[in-house]
Amino acid sequence: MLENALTQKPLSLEVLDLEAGVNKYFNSAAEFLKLNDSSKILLSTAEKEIKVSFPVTMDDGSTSIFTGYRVQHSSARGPYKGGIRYHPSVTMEETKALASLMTWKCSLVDIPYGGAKGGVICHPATMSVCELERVTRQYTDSIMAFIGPKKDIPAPDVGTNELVMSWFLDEYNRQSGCHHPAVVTGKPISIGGSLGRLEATGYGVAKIALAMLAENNISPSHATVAIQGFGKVGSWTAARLAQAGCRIVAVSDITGGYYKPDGVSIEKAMKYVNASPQGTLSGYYEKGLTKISNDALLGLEVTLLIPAAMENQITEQNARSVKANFVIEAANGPVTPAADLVLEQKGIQVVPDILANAGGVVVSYYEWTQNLSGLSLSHKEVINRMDQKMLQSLNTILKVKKETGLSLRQAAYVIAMGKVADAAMLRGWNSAKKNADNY
Ligand SMILES: NC(=O)c1ccc[n+]([C@@H]2O[C@H](COP(=O)([O-])OP(=O)(O)OC[C@H]3O[C@@H](n4cnc5c(N)ncnc54)[C@H](O)[C@@H]3O)[C@@H](O)[C@H]2O)c1
Repeated sequence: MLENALTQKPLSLEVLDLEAGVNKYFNSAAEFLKLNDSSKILLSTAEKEIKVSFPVTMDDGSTSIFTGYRVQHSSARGPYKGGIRYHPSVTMEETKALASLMTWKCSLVDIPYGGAKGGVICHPATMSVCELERVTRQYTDSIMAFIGPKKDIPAPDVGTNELVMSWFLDEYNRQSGCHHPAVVTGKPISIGGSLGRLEATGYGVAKIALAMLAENNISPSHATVAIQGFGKVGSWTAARLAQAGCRIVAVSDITGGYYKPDGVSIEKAMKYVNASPQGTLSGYYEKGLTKISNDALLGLEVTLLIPAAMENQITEQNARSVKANFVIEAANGPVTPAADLVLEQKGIQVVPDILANAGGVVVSYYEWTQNLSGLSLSHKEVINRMDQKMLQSLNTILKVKKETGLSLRQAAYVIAMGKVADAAMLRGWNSAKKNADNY
């Protein structure tokens, strides 16, 4: 099952600049915080940009050269933390943008990490499991000097999973000659993973979505939901929302959308995906279900629209047809800045990625602390603690939004960047303090 999830076909992505989007949000929060130019440069520049190339022997005996990246954006608040992506569209620019999102995310939810991101340009769908293992081991060797349990701690992202983390851990331990379970998170439970990590990101997305419903006096039983992406994040988001009584009218993956007005059975759909050779919904059927396009899913009249696939999915063009009350960004950067404006003008509230999908890194933090302390938490403790952190962070954002009139995203960036600016100043990296003292 782990192997199947690695071999899904990748997206053909619209070419849109995630880095430009993240910079735009950064600049607007920097202006609000009245950061001076040197602080802006300090906070927006990655501390390290690592590019590696390494040879891998393929199953047919040939040798392929792969390119990988690790960007370490900020260590002002703690060791670098961020996932590893295996996808043909991985670039240095995308990795930089995703690394800075990790810095703001960890700061927003108040966990003592900085931000990083890594990736390898590869096409998991066309590779065997043995080839993926060799790529992972070679990539680990190539960035070995830059990572470590108190230095930089990777985790899974698109195209990687628990199995990839196991190989990463094993290779790191072999090369270092010591057992260091805290060097990666998102590991299988049997080798030091945390209970609850698998479902954490999706559960966190669902917790925030349910809190937004409560904030707006909408009962879950009156809420309809459409979810784009049915991988690690989308499927667990769907499972928790369905359990809370919401009606999931549509889900989708790379094979298209699956629409059922009286509610898709998430339990059946998850079982189907787990058993399918490609790890997709292709061929999934239940009575009353029809196939729709991914674009049609984004335009459904629903209470909650949850993009949980990849970046740049809601663009200026298709944002005009979004009819949801709320968009909850489960993926990183799924709404372009131009689309964000369109949604705002339409009165649609967008919960930003740096809050909505932070449950994963919060539970990664619990996994790391368990590895370092040797103590373990129960599933219930992990999920309760994560829920509490997510709600505290949402409440802080709502408070700042109310006080300032900023959007949820702007408020989230202001809070997150303010804390990183303070840490950098206290460490003597920059004498220029931000001027908006309350944030
Ligand atoms: N895994 C985590 O813990 C985590 C944490 C925070 C953020 N994220 C972000 O969440 C997003 C999803 O990550 P994941 O870990 O679930 O990845 P995944 O590889 O497990 O799943 C991705 C899903 O999206 C689907 N998909 C791809 N292209 C699509 C398209 N055009 N239309 C509809 N569906 C499409 C795939 O078929 C798959 O179902 C990414 O943006 C990732 O960076 C993940």
